Amino acid sequence: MKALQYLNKYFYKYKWRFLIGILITVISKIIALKVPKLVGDSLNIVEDYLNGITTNIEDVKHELFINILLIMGVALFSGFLTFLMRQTIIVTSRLIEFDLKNEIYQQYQKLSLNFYKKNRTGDLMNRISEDVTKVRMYVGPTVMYTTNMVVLFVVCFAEMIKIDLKLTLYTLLPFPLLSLSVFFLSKIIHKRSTVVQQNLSKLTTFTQELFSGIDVVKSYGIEKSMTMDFDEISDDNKDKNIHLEKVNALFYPSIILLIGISNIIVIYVGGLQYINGEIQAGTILQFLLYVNYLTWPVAIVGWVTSMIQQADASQARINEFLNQAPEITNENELSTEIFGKVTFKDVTFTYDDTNITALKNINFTVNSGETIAILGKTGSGKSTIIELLSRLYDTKNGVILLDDKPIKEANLYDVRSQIGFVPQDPFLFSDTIENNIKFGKEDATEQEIIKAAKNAVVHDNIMDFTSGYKTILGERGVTLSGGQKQRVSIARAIIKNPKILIFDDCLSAVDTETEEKILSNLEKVSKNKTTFIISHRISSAKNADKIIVLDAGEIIQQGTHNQLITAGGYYKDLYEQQLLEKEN
Ligand SMILES: Nc1ncnc2c1ncn2[C@@H]1O[C@H](COP(=O)(O)OP(=O)(O)OP(=O)(O)O)[C@@H](O)[C@H]1O
Repeated sequence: MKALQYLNKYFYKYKWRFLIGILITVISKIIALKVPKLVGDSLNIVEDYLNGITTNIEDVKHELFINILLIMGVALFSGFLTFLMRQTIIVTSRLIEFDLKNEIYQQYQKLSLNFYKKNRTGDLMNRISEDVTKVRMYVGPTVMYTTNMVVLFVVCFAEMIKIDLKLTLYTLLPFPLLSLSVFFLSKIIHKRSTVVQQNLSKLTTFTQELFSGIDVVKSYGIEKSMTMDFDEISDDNKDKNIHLEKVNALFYPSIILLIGISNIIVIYVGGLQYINGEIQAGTILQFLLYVNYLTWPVAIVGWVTSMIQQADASQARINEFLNQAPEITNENELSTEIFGKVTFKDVTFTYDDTNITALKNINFTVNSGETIAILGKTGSGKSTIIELLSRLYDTKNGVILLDDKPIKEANLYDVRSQIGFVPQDPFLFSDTIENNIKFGKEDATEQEIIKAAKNAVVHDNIMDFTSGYKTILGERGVTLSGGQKQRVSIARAIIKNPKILIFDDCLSAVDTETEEKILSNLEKVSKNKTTFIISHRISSAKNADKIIVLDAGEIIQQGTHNQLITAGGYYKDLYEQQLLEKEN
């Protein structure tokens, strides 16, 4: 139950709605519980007539008629109140569900890239959907049914005690047994429902990854083995659910049995009292009705307990993420003007999940408006430099200066807003091409979009599509080629007009002719912008103001194209090799 305490702030936020809902529930149950009394009274009226205590049949008929009208009125009115009760409590639970989903979503946004690397998408999705649904069942139906149950118990027992204390005590005999079984079974339910939720996450993650990588699955023809893996997880999931249901199923028969025993006690003990002339037949009927009124709330004890246990398990899973402090935080609320000078000073960086030291003692400076090219073999640490500059990770060793001040002291959002990043493997949303480009600048005009696309040399390709810029991409639409994707992504970065442009090996999927065109356009676009070009190709790097060559996380060469050619070494070898490839 500890985890659910997190929701107290929401109960407090919506306290008035809850209080009104609970008040309506109380009134509706108090009114509904007038029915047994009216039924009992009606039987007593008939009994009194049969025993000759009352003689006027017209009076008896009149009283019975009034009682019938009252029973109908009470039923209708309490029905209306039940409707109002659902309108308040269930609607409030939907509001809390909305708030909680937003809170989780915002937390997801704040958490760093490392968090996403450590957690699987399916699991993240499950916590924001399945787990929140379980929690909603707690704040809505569970609150409603618990109030119902408590009111029914209090009112029924108060009425029963008022009628006959001895009979009430006899009726209560099976209840301690009932409480004990609820206590033990609910403990088991809690354990088993936690396992069920974890298993469901596994299943969602597997399915989500399978759908994302469906092209690989199909091209390798491994549908069968994937289906077998799915069956295995799904089977396990089914077994865990059956395991849980077995305990859930034990609740109802035991409750019905205990209530049945109460009924027998009422008939037996009440019958003896009737024979002794202590009570009337109508009173026994009234008592029986109360006991049966209690069947439903007692039966729901199981459901409520299981719901609370499941919600607690789900909220604990949600809290695990909500309580995680983001690794990357903004330490400066004031806005920072960014000019674009970047300095890496003795930067060493180790990824904590793999313990790989991707960068070792890196030192370089790029002045505002300059272009720097970073070359190196795969895995040499090129992308890591960019990730540190975008503050997707923070360094512990060495310092990165932005405009001569530690980058951590600058406003994080200003830094990111002034970086136009084209990643190695660009991601485009399932939206129109236009919106994918506008992602870099929401209020961009049509002219700006076209200009950016022309600079990225993708305009002609876009115009070849029947719907042009309105072409939908992704799952339901057109699939772009790798090179087209890279160029749409370049247009997205250009349109942002940031102070720092980063191209992370983003020309790898275009031919050298298009690469030439893009580079010459970029030269115009990136005037006055600090530009990082990461590449395996000399053709992309040669015009940069500065070139650094990385090997196994270390800078092995640094200088301009001409300086590096004169110096010889890795850069010159690569240049000659690529020149040869071009000639052939
Ligand atoms: N998120 C990460 N977590 C752990 N290790 C990582 C992560 N990203 C990269 N690495 C490791 O850090 C090293 C440097 O990787 P990086 O991506 O910076 O190289 P790169 O030069 O950009 O390579 P490529 O040219 O293939 O893109 C590699 O050994 C890689 O396995």
